[in-house]
Amino acid sequence: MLTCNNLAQGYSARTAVFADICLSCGRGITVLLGQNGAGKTTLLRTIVGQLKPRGGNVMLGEHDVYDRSFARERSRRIGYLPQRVTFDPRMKVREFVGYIGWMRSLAKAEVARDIDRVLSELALTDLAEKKMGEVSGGQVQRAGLAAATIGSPDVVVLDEPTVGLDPVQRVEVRRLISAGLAPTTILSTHLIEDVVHLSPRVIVLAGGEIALDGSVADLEACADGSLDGMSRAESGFARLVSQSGVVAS
Ligand SMILES: Nc1ncnc2c1ncn2[C@@H]1O[C@H](COP(=O)(O)OP(=O)(O)OP(=O)(O)O)[C@@H](O)[C@H]1O
Repeated sequence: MLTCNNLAQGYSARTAVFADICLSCGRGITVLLGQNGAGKTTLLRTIVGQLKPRGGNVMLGEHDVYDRSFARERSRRIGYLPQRVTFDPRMKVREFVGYIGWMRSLAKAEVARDIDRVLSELALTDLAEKKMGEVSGGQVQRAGLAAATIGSPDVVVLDEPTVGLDPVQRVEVRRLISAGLAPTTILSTHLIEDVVHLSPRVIVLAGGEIALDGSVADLEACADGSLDGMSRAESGFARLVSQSGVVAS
């Protein structure tokens, strides 16, 4: 179980991105929605241990994610796909996945044991010897997912994993996420398709607060009609849906 307790975060002393987020994520897929600038990336980076919270804490089970003595275990147990995967284009796909695994504190022997499994699960076996600079955007994204899941972490955190992909690649990445990359998956998106097809728990971040924590049906109930129709009446609930920042893709 990953839990955020009274989490506060901001980039400058005067402004807060959020001030009191309480959230628990257990097994399954949680999708984080919110307009541009709502704080999704900030929250995800705080969860994975990249941005020390200004207040409150993030717990993975019994452990504070920012406890220095937990740092190694944290990076093994939480996999992260950032919004933009950065890589050395000369690196081969297999080297990239192994390198990130090593960065995530996996021993070389563990990387060696698990790398063929993740490459196969992410349909990268045939591309393993290709250079990162020579594969498509969707394949880079799959390599990023492989790097986030090598070593079988308890939690994977994916920042807009379907962005920039063509429709076929989006379906494929969604299929991989649905199949269960890790016991707990937390991801952000702007795409209705992702929300509808992954059928996750939905959290809407707006105004620095959790404006909705519920199911896709709850989100739909906030709209005047179905999400596919995207009809939005001028009601408080409809405003909530617009705050979610979801768009048809
Ligand atoms: N490195 C940074 N330094 C200063 N301010 C930042 C930084 N990163 C984000 N912000 C600000 O924090 C707020 C939240 O940004 P964040 O990127 O978390 O939002 P988001 O919901 O992920 O947006 P998007 O949907 O566009 O990716 C925004 O006002 C943004 O300008």
